[in-house]
Amino acid sequence: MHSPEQETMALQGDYDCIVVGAGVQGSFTAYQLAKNNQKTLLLEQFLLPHSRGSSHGQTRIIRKAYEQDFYTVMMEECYQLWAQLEMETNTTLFRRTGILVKGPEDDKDFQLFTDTLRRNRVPTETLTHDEFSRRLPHMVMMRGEGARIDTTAGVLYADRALRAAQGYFQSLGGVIKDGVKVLNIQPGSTVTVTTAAGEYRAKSLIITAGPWASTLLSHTGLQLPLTVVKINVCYWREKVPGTYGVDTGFPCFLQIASEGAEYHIYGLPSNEYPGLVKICYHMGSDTEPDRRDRQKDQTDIRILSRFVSLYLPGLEPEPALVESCMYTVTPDHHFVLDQHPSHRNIIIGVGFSGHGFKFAPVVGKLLCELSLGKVPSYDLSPFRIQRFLSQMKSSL
Ligand SMILES: Cc1cc2nc3c(=O)[nH]c(=O)nc-3n(C[C@H](O)[C@H](O)[C@H](O)COP(=O)(O)OP(=O)(O)OC[C@H]3O[C@@H](n4cnc5c(N)ncnc54)[C@H](O)[C@@H]3O)c2cc1C
Ligand SMILES: O=C(O)[C@@H]1CCCCN1
Repeated sequence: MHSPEQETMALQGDYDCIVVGAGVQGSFTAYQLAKNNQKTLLLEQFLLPHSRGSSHGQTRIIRKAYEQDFYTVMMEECYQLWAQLEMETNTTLFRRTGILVKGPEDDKDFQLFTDTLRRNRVPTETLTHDEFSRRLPHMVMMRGEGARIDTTAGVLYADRALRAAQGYFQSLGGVIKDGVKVLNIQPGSTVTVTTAAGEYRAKSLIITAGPWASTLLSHTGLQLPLTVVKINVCYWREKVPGTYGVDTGFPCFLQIASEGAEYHIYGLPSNEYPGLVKICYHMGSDTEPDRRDRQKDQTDIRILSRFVSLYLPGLEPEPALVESCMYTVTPDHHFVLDQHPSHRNIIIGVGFSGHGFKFAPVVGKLLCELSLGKVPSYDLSPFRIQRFLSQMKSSL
């Protein structure tokens, strides 16, 4: 066994790229780098797998239904890359269920969703009130509401996906060191990161540190407007088991603008815990990543209880189980995918604002392209750091 000093000596300058943070974004970035023959080190502060960040849990939604075209456009390739990883690792990562997008027909957000679906020719079904009652007899469609199903959507098996991406990365020669927290970053033409286990050096560094991003970026002199919020992940018991089950064809859903709710409410069919349906509020209360358990605010749970009793009469209106997770939110809820403004070999992938999981394969590809100095495959203007700087200037 090497002492930390010997390990430092052995590893200095040894990597093409170091990725900090083995959540879904860092894991897919490392996987893409290894595919591009980059000698890559993936550092994670906790022992893997862990449930302290944003990527844990069994399920996430994947969908093309979005308010902005630029997300819907990226999804085409995301689906392909998810399928590719399924083949490479012989693992099922996706189950198609469709997603019901429902809300007041005249609501601005609801219209943005339906317009994006139409413009991008996403396969959809529109349900009238009668069709809705026949198809989804255990859910309520209010007068004045519209209902579209994005039939491409479904569930991603999240924990499994992280294992698959990390495992494939290692099979390509990538190195993962877990239980190794990055304590400092020294920018330069070779970037040095300091950990309790020694220093590691590489030609480029990619920061995918989720809720801890602000702490890490402070070592590079950069401050981004990121807010960390705790999400109560609520599971609701079916009065009759299977009523909202994945096997009975109940879709994921996104409820836009329900009464008393400022943000969307979303749900997934019962699947990972039989008899329990996951329904969450798309916002929570501010927290600090290492102290989220102190955040006990339950405003979101009250909003959800009311929603469940009004719209899903087949569920008990108190959560049967509450887990927790965090969002790292930007002011406009769009991601940050960019080079560091002062250190071009430091690449930043943060601020996924509670909707980044489905994009991880393309995010990984883009962060890899940025670190290799390649032209990114998509227009990154919605994701540039510059958008915050101009906001700050205009408010002066
Ligand atoms: C309740 C909930 C539901 C969601 N639902 C959906 C959904 O349905 N569909 C969807 O697409 N997205 C969804 N999301 C969003 C998605 O899960 C996140 O966008 C995504 O997981 C963010 O991944 P990440 O890799 O950026 O962050 P994380 O998973 O938090 O990874 C960051 C990693 O960096 C590590 N790290 C931090 N600092 C250091 C350090 N100094 N040294 C070493 N390691 C460090 C952390 O320990 C962590 O493992 C949801 C999120 C939540 C919380
Ligand atoms: O990204 C998603 O699909 C989920 C549901 C909608 C709100 C954000 N999180």
